[in-house]
Amino acid sequence: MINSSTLFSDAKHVIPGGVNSPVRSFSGVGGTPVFIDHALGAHIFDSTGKRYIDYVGSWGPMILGHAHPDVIAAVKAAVDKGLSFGAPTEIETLMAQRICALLPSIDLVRMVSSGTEATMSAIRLARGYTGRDKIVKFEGCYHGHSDSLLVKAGSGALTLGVPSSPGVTAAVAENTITLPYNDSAAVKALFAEIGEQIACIIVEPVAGNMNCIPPVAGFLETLRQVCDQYHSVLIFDEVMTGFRVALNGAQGLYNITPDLTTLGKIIGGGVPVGAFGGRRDIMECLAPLGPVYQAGTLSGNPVAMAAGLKTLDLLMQPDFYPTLAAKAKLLTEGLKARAQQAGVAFTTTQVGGMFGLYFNAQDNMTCFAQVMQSDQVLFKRFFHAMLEAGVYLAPSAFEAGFVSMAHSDDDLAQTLASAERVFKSL
Ligand SMILES: Cc1ncc(COP(=O)(O)O)c(C=O)c1O
Ligand SMILES: N[C@H](C=O)CCC(=O)O
Repeated sequence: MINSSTLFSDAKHVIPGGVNSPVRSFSGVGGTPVFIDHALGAHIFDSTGKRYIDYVGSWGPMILGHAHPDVIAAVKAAVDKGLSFGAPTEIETLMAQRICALLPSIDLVRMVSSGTEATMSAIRLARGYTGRDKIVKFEGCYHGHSDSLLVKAGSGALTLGVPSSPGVTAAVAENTITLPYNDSAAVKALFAEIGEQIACIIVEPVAGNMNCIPPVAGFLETLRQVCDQYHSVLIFDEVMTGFRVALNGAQGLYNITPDLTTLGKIIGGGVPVGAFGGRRDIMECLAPLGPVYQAGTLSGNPVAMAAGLKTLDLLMQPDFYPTLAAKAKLLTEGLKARAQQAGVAFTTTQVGGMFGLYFNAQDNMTCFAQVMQSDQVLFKRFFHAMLEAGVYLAPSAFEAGFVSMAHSDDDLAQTLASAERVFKSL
């Protein structure tokens, strides 16, 4: 049995920072990342066999819980037929049909291999379609790590204190305009000034990469209205929220129709995947129909399609989303009540199966500036004490948490009992 410290030290000799994605490194909380050996249902197990109740869920995809037997069986059946063909397969059409049926804003959809590819391609498409260069994103939103989107970004970029990364040229960054999230007045003012130059707005319709910030009433409506008025493309980045906050995504939950949608995470069931899709006239600008180029050796990979399609089958069961949301609500309200009893300034947010935790006296979290005022030192102490107690939360104050359908009443009760002790000890 090799412990995480030894595994981390070995990893650091051959992998930058010992990890293949920065937020895993525990830089945001200090200490040694937990190395995972295997997972089942709501639980992950480290290399020494210690069990944790998992609220990261591989950063969102594991909505059914880990190693769901039906998903594993679908993957095994796909693997038996071969891993990749670089030629069309029927299951890609089945996946596209399913996505189009569940998200009516999508007429045509293209599969890719990550959320980063999905957003990067959607931006290129919006620029090609409109013939304009400028794009608008929001402070603290993260859309993957392509150059034009790594400006005032959230997630690991924020955790490491480099929201605008070196290596992104000034020329690229210049065309990315960043506004405060949930600030409709700022959006209207910008469009009144230069709306005709703006190719698109890209937004996380629930921001999940600066912790978890729901949209305030009217914000998404304003985005739709200015895009209509100035013929800009409205892109909902639903890589995280798609099939997470509701069966028809944040667009269904808030009843706003975007022009393009990006997806990832859940539609791969834990296997690398991404997708972007939307209005037919825009999507028809893509190669081979149109001039905007986009491609991928492993795009539409049959193993990813099998895992994703089976996951989508299972989350279409009646009462799936109300049950998932009830679990997340029980958790967040329970945490809040226990913090209050212990006299700790703490609040939570929750939309469907995703949630946010803040050591902050304000009760209504709506923007990046508020998130930054939260007590990060207290968060780190809470994180480590919960980890010690066998509860695995996101190792950063700037990431949303996720519950899965596999989280049982017992898991939630154990989590709250641990939190009660930890809040009292802070
Ligand atoms: C909203 C959002 N968009 C895009 C991405 C990028 O996806 P990926 O990590 O699969 O490249 C992520 C997560 O990383 C995300 O949360
Ligand atoms: N917040 C990111 C995705 O949603 C976390 C995943 C990563 O960057 O490793």
